[in-house]
Amino acid sequence: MITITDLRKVYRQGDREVVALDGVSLGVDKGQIHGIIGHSGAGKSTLVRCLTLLDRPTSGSVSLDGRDLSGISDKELLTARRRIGMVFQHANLFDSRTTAQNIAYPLELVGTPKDETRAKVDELLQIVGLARFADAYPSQLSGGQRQRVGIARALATDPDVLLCDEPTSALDPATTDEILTLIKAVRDRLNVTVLIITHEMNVVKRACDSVSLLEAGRIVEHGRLAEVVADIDGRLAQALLPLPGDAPDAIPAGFILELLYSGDQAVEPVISSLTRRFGVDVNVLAGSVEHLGGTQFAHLRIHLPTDADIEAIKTHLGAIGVAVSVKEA
Ligand SMILES: Nc1ncnc2c1ncn2[C@@H]1O[C@H](COP(=O)(O)OP(=O)(O)OP(=O)(O)O)[C@@H](O)[C@H]1O
Repeated sequence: MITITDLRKVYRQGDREVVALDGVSLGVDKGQIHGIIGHSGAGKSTLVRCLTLLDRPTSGSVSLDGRDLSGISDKELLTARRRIGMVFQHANLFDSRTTAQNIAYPLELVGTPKDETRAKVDELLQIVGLARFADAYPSQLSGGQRQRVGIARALATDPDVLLCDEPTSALDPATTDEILTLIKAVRDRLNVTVLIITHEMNVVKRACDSVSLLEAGRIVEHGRLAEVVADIDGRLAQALLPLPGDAPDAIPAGFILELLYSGDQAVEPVISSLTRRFGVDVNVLAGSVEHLGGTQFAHLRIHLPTDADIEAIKTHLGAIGVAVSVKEA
């Protein structure tokens, strides 16, 4: 388990202070995939540097399985770094080394015996599906294959945490899916904790169990995907299940509602229950249905006529597990 407690990082620029991380706290359980999403300048790179111990935080702590990493001596730093495997946006491979030699590199650094290294590299080549490319050089591999090598190299020292910094930002959509599928398979097989730092909501949708929204150095929303989408007016809910544009102009007077619910929460068909119970015509203006963290979610924008008993409808929807937001009346 990785625990980040009240992490602050303040840079000095002349007599000016830049607060890059402003009290970030976060806990990710073993075997979970957690996404940290934020726009440019939110503090993602600073967080990565603090987590990989390349940069010392101004205050706060990072601990792995209860052991505080932020206070350790420079001597212990090398050993501690091995517990966090790093996957970069561009795989950052050595061009003069083959796939197998790139994967072996972190093991060579710590003087692992040759037999042991060979066995570990073979195992990792299998896991990332590159056994046939063991002797290929990076220039002979596709971007997705290079990223697979990067993932295998990050796993070589059996880290507790796999820290992926924008792992798919340089890849096309199909290759992005392949790499995210691989990261999930690696988690399933090795039960490693995964942190994915990204600016792409699609990555969170496809790979993460839970998510934090980082903004101006602070985590402003966080939780398991099912929890964050339950907050219908939250930014993550709107970004994970986006509805197209605003409601069209030419709709009759009445109410515009947004509804958000999961297959588990909505115990009876939502739209037909409104028509049946309240005798109202429901006009669906927009909708989005997604699988998030293994559960199906629907986000709908609907129109109801002026004479609809809106308070009774809201109470009913709440009772059957649907989050409601009245957008216009
Ligand atoms: N070495 C530094 N000295 C001064 N300010 C810095 C330094 N590094 C980062 N910052 C500032 O800290 C804030 C967060 O930057 P950071 O690079 O962590 O954001 P980011 O989310 O990674 O952005 P991007 O996605 O564009 O890389 C920004 O205001 C940035 O200007």
